[in-house]
Amino acid sequence: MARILVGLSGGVDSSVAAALLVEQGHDVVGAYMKNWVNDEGIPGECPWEQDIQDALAVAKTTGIEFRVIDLVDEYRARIVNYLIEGYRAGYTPNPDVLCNREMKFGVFLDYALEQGFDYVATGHYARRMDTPQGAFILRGRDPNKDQSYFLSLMRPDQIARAVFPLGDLLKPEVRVLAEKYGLPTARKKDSQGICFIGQVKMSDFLRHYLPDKPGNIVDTEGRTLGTHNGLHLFTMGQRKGHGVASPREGVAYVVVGKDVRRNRLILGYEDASTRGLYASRAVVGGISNTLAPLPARVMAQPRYRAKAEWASCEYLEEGKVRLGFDTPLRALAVGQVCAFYDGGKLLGGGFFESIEP
Ligand SMILES: Nc1ncnc2c1ncn2[C@@H]1O[C@H](COP(=O)(O)OP(=O)(O)OP(=O)(O)O)[C@@H](O)[C@H]1O
Repeated sequence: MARILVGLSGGVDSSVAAALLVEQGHDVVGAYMKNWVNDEGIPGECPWEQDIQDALAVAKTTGIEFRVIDLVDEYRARIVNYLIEGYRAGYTPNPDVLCNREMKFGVFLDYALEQGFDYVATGHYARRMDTPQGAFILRGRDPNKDQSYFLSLMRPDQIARAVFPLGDLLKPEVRVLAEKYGLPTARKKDSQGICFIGQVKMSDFLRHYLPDKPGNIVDTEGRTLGTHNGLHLFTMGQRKGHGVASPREGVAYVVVGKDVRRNRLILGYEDASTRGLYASRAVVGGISNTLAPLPARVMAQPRYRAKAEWASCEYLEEGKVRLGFDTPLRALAVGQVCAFYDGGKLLGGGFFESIEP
């Protein structure tokens, strides 16, 4: 039996995680992290009050103590600022990945350890495996739900304190368990997108913090096609929303680059030969969490909903590698997290620092 603090988000996954730990006989306390409150009047709703009510109801049903932990200031400092500054600088931040290292297994874990807990549990679909070399993370058994990508920046000391009760389950099985335990969240819809933004649209959130910064839209030859309201409102590979019709029938215009210096959004054809759209090489830095150096051949996953692809991997310095992809990858973005795998085993992750054709 261990003392476990389970992160109760008010969603079905963490509810079932808590119920399973109770059934396994652990000493369990549930806690909701209050990360962000929409007190600045950004359009849209933030469902945190409802989420706390739901988390409390789950704690009651499972018979565990429930706490609300106010981490609004830490979240603002560690996640919201990173998000805003990232977009301001013209790269693509990953708040959901950082949230796990900095919040759930950062300040929340620190709180748990101070309070005498042995572990922090979450409803992530991932597995922890202990070996004589240390603990590491495996992909969750459900290939549709596997969330190990989001855990790829975690350090070994954090992984050693993490419990993922849902790792061996499929999502439909989790729903069945939620009904079986009579959890009030059994039929609650899955949450979408960024952990804290909730119902607030990312574009409204960014517009609130970053003023519009109009600039030109150009093609890969530098010819002006139109204007945009800010590079931060676009993502690499984006097809819609830039307002420029493709002159070639059946071949879309997509975002293939951001020229931050000149504040220009670059569009090109959705075509393998378009400069900037596909990358064969990339530098990934800020890798601090692997138990061992990455191997010379590694599988690299550049986004949550992407396949891991084979790449050669050469160290440039401690924590920084150059990748050479066997097959060029579409729409990579500086700032995005690249997770490294050996089959189902997560080896770590880092940030794309530069991307080359
Ligand atoms: N505000 C929060 N307070 C406490 N724990 C949280 C909070 N947000 C997320 N977590 C924990 O992190 C896990 C993964 O978070 P994510 O936002 O990806 O949720 P999810 O996959 O929608 O799961 P859930 O159905 O539990 O909300 C959750 O299962 C939960 O254990």
